[in-house]
Amino acid sequence: MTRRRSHSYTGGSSPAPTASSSYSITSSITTDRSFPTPTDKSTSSVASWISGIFINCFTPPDSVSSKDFNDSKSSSSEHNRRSSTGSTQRHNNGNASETEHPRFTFHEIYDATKNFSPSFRIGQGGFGTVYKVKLRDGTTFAVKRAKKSMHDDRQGAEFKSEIQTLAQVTHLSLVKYYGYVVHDDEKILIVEYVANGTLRDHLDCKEGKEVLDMATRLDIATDVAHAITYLHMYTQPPIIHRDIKSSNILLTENFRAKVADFGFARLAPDTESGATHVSTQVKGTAGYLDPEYLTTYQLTEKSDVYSFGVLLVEILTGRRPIELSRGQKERITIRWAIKKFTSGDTISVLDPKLEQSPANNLALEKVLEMAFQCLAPHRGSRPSMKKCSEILWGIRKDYRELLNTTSL
Ligand SMILES: Nc1ncnc2c1ncn2[C@@H]1O[C@H](COP(=O)(O)OP(=O)(O)OP(=O)(O)O)[C@@H](O)[C@H]1O
Repeated sequence: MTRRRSHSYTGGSSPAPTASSSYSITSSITTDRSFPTPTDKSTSSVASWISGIFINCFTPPDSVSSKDFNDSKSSSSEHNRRSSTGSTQRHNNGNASETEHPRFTFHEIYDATKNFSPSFRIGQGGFGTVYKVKLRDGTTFAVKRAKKSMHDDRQGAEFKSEIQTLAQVTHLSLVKYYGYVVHDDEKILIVEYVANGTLRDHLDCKEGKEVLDMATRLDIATDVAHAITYLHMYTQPPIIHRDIKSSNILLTENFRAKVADFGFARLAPDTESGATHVSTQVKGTAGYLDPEYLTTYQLTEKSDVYSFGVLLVEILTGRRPIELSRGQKERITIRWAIKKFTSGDTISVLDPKLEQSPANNLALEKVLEMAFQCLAPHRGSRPSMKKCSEILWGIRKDYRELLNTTSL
């Protein structure tokens, strides 16, 4: 059965400027003025260049699993901050000042999870294990405990990146940061608990989850677009998430989306000083990676736009970006979807869990059209996230109007 709900959506929260951060980019920033100026393609011109995308589309090697990419960032500064064995650093949200009254202590978290008992475990990722923690005052949080790895550098770098990013962002559609604790060799991050699982779980109808109807999928896509727009345009300096994917989108009980996992986030290039990209080693997840970033190591906000395009295709089709169990022609979902779209058979890519109705078909066509713009092989041809948000907003409006008309 498809889950339906009343449409009480009031739009994304107004992006608010945040305090500027003092940390700097460690990788080189270079200028590339020869690159074409980004232009937002009109929807009418999409068909003419879509076949080009198809040809140039990134095909990740089948053997590549998620997050097997190294980053040059060292965790030394994280280690340096740790004073001595047995010491604890506790930080609250926002300014993360050590002098503020600490809200979290290691022992409090240790007690609340009964020594990190599996019964409190809610997830496992590349960074470590996630626990649901209810403190004595009744408040509930998600606690991310970093793996104690032989190669601690990656965890240290991810931990530091996540803290630095989370501490400076506030948006309804981003997971809220509450603080962190470093205790001996433990690194713990405390963030908002988001109760309803990941978008991927819902697309899979995991553990009896109901099918997300098209209206909810459009709301989720719009929430995510707002969150990324905020990161790109309303934080100072701007932030590139670098790991937009369905398992990093958490859903609330009201099916509002929150973007999580800032372990790979980086500061965007300082365009005011003429920089057009940050040069950095590639990080991200196979299937969502911008092919231009993959080949040039040049990172810009448009890499998030590309991943968002992959996410949109995933939301519409229900398929994962790479489906190894399928035949060769259907293995890379965006390739398959683009081919169907260009051959005039768009309807066949709609998630079979959704009914084919005039409103669903319209939404499919329009969102797919935009997704393919996001998936342009060259970043200069991709729309900005702000443009994506605006287009999605319009599609949702048309969808609802059509739904109301056809259900009369
Ligand atoms: N704030 C949260 N609230 C509720 N559940 C969460 C929260 N954060 C993470 N989870 C759960 O824990 C799982 C692992 O999350 P985590 O962010 O650690 O993944 P990750 O390390 O980024 O994984 P990957 O390396 O595959 O990207 C998620 O899939 C989700 O089910």
